[in-house]
Amino acid sequence: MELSALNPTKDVEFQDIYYTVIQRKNFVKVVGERQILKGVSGSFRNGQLSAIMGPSGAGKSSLLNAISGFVTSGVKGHINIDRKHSCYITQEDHHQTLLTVYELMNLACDLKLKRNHQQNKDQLIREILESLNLNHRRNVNANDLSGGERKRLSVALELVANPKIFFLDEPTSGLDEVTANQCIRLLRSLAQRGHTVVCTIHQPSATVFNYFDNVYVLAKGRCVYQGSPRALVSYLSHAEKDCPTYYSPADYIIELCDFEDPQMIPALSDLVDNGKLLYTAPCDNEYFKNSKYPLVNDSKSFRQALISFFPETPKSNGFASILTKSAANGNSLLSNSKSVLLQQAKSLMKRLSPKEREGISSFQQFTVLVHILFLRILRARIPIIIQLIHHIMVGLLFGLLYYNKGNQGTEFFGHLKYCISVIVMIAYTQIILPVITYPLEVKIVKKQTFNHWYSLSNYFLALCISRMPLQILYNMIFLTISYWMTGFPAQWWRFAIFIGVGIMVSFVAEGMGLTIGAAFGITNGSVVGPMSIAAFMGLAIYGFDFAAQISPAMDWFMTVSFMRDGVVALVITLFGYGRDILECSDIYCHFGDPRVLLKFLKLEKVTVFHQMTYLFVLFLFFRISLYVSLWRRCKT
Ligand SMILES: Nc1ncnc2c1ncn2[C@@H]1O[C@H](COP(=O)(O)OP(=O)(O)OP(=O)(O)O)[C@@H](O)[C@H]1O
Repeated sequence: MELSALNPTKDVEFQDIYYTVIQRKNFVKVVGERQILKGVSGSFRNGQLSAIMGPSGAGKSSLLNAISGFVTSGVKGHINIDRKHSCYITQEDHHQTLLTVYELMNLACDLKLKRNHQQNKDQLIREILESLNLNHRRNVNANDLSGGERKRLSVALELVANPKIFFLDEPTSGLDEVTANQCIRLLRSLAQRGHTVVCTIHQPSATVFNYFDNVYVLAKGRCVYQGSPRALVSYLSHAEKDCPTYYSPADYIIELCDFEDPQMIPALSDLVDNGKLLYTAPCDNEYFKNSKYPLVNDSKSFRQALISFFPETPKSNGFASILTKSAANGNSLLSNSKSVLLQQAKSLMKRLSPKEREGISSFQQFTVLVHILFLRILRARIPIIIQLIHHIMVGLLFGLLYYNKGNQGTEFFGHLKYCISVIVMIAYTQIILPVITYPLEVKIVKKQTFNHWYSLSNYFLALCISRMPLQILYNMIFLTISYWMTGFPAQWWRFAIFIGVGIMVSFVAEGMGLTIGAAFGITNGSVVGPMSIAAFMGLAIYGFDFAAQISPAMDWFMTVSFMRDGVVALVITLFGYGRDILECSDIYCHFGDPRVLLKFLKLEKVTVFHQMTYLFVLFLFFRISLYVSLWRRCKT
């Protein structure tokens, strides 16, 4: 541990990385390709805080995504990295909603630590939270944290598994200068514990710039500098672009790349061989032992940076207080504080040795996920109440609209409209909700599966199971109210099939909504969702008045509409299976005999079993589509 911190070795190496994206016109027509990264190389070492910086649009996030493996499609080149022991912290700090800091940490421990090491869990959580000065916020909902606290929580959650490498995309974006400084100091302390920390940053302030051990400057997809921040001034002189006195070299090189002549970027890129060379200052020589071309002799001291950690005073003793004490002791105690720090790091690392961090079993992962997903559903009190009221109100409305018409021979169209309305209500509710709410969740899933919290298949199963209980309950309430108020036969077996059909339709619709939410964002999804409902709805009501003339091919085609299958299943449930003749309050009721109605709709030979089979096939189809959509979002 000490050795790795003092003599950094390369943890991340990449060579000749190209990243190409396909350009489309009007989102459809392919009009060409755009090269975002142009054959860049480089390396990042353990024990160091490295920054990828450059002007906006230079390709910083693209490089971070490519080397971390967060994005794979369109990436070419050689990347050498221990993926299993790395983590990626995205720019947006999305955390599972409705959970407190402590619950999220608990979840991370449950998913990442073996069961027999769980007794240390509380102590570990406390130590990590204290070291990041978050312990006093442990009972706060993660969504109520400030921007800086959220960043620290993201780091804390990943620290549970103690990954060797941290990748962070723009960790300071949206933070004020003081909080940004704290954040970078925190990352620096992480690096000093032996981690490799690589982050992107747009244009660091002079203070922040000096906290980095290594900077990698990108411009238009090329590397224009790689090495110690202290060597940058000399490097610029070497390039015959002297940095003006009192000017931050970080700002200067970015301005050079942004405004100067078109030859500037290729010239600088050649000087650093597009990332294959590393520039260091003499004071960095020990640190950059393996550098190929130490060119510079800028001996500006950077001791201050090495001993200052985040300034907030932690609330209690432990790892954090030792960090703070070390920081407070100043330069004279630099080596001493480092060794105390490393001792503490060692003990934390020991607690988190790889053996202890080996993944929990698949089944345990699944149960933890079901528990947490279900807990989150239950925590969403207001949505629960709104949905409950919605189902009761619509049940009552349908009950009133079709009050006691269930046994009226004159109400043929009323019966059909009732069945269609029930299916539309279930389908619409179950599709639209996930289309709007699920895309955000997909981002969290992508981050967490990438960071080895759980496998996608376990998450997928847990997702499907956890949403079922409330869904069944809501539909039962709605269907029960409307069935009994409408006055359909008081036969429990018929009522049970009616409920079963409604719930099955609801599962299919939810699968479709989740698939749309996972495959498209909120914007596209909110167009695709209603459009799909309209198509399925069209097929659901097509041809009831001329069923006898519908061709067998069309009959088959209509089965792809789960709404049609649902409507047909409800009609058969309500009017088939030897239902008695309906009451007739008129001189003649053509559809008084339910068999006439079934014959008119060409349903005499169709059974609920047939329709449920179609629904089941569609259920599987949408669940597989959901899995594939999630897989595509998470793996590419
Ligand atoms: N999937 C993509 N499709 C099309 N263009 C893309 C894609 N990904 C990145 N780009 C483009 O590549 C360029 C570099 O993007 P990237 O996000 O890596 O830049 P950046 O340096 O991180 O910028 P910023 O500091 O503004 O976040 C941008 O012009 C961006 O529009």
